[in-house]
Amino acid sequence: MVLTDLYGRPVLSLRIQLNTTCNFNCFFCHMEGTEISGEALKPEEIERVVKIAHKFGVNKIKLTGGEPTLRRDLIDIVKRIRKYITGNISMTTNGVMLPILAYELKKAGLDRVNISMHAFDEDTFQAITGVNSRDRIIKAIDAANEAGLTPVKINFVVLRDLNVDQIPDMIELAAEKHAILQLIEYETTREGESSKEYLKYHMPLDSLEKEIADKALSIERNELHNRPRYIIRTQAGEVKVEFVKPQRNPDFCAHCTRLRITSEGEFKTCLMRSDTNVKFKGINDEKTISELFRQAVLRREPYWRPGDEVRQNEVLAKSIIQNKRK
Ligand SMILES: Nc1nc2c(ncn2[C@@H]2O[C@H](COP(=O)(O)OP(=O)(O)OP(=O)(O)O)[C@@H](O)[C@H]2O)c(=O)[nH]1
Ligand SMILES: C[S@@+](CC[C@H](N)C(=O)[O-])C[C@H]1O[C@@H](n2cnc3c(N)ncnc32)[C@H](O)[C@@H]1O
Ligand code: SF4
Ligand code: SF4
Repeated sequence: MVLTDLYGRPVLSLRIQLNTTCNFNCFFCHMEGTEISGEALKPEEIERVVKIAHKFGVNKIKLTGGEPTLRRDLIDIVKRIRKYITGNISMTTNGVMLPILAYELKKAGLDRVNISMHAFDEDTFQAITGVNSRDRIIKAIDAANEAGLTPVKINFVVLRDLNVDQIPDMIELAAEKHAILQLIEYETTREGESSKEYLKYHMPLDSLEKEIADKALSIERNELHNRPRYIIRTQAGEVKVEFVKPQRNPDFCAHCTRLRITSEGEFKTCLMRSDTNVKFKGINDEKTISELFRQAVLRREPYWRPGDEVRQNEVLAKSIIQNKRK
């Protein structure tokens, strides 16, 4: 039985944060809307909550972090999840460990990966992530393809004056590697829309989307968030370019079918807020966790709603005041 929230949105998938540690230092990182936390959920705790979610109709899992591949027990976690989930299990990763892990992950039951690569050239890659690993990420894409973790999605957060000029190269790269390129709008972190980096690097993706749409052979939709995916022709063949435009976008939130789990063991109802989290860490009884799962679903609200301009401005004003106080 699928659970639906008070806004008519079914909960179909779980986005599980496996840790809050990382070997990169991307300056824009939202860390899935969480604080750096201590002890992460154990494999058996993850298995239990997936089993319960599956009873409520969840059949799709996204693994994230921090950097999920830094968990030494990652393979065990994937195997445990696969016991219940017959649908898609995917992982979002910075890719550094994939050349070593790709085959084992596939064997354990992982279906596909999203690999983050926010620059085509090494210097920009390093300026964004703090790490000199651009070539390693190309190897990661190859390793994922060879292992069958497909279709690979390449995640590219678009940053004004920093990497936007590299999008044509990224489109060609995605075509060569038979990957889907995701162009992602810079989302706010805890500091809100007035953070120094956000003000400097955020750019709306509408004009970029129009440019791509004008060239598109056809368009399809990712059901999740109703995101448009344009099929365009390149020198290397056809490629899909998906746009992720979450900021101030009621349509995106209206199609949000994910419940999140923090590495600390809470149900998190929305990327952008923590005040509605429901903690289940430390509880072993499946009946009680099931009840907490229901409560979390009922607490879900679309963050951006149609006709919500007044609230949107309040959110912006609040984040500016908070920032001025710092
Ligand atoms: N606001 C918001 N942003 C999200 C949500 N889910 C993913 N994102 C953002 O979308 C971008 C891509 O996320 P990924 O982890 O690659 O996963 P995905 O593309 O959402 O999922 P798949 O299409 O199933 O692979 C990241 O920048 C996320 O922060 C969400 O529910 N709300
Ligand atoms: C938080 S990361 C965790 C997984 C992994 N470490 C990685 O980078 O792929 C998940 C995704 O969110 C993206 N992301 C992080 N901060 C973001 C922000 N402020 N706006 C938009 N996307 C962001 C990352 O680029 C990555 O694709
Ligand atoms: S690799 Fe992922 S978790 Fe690590 S800093 Fe970058 S976005 Fe954040
Ligand atoms: S409600 Fe909107 S902002 Fe919150 S997680 Fe869903 S899509 Fe993201």
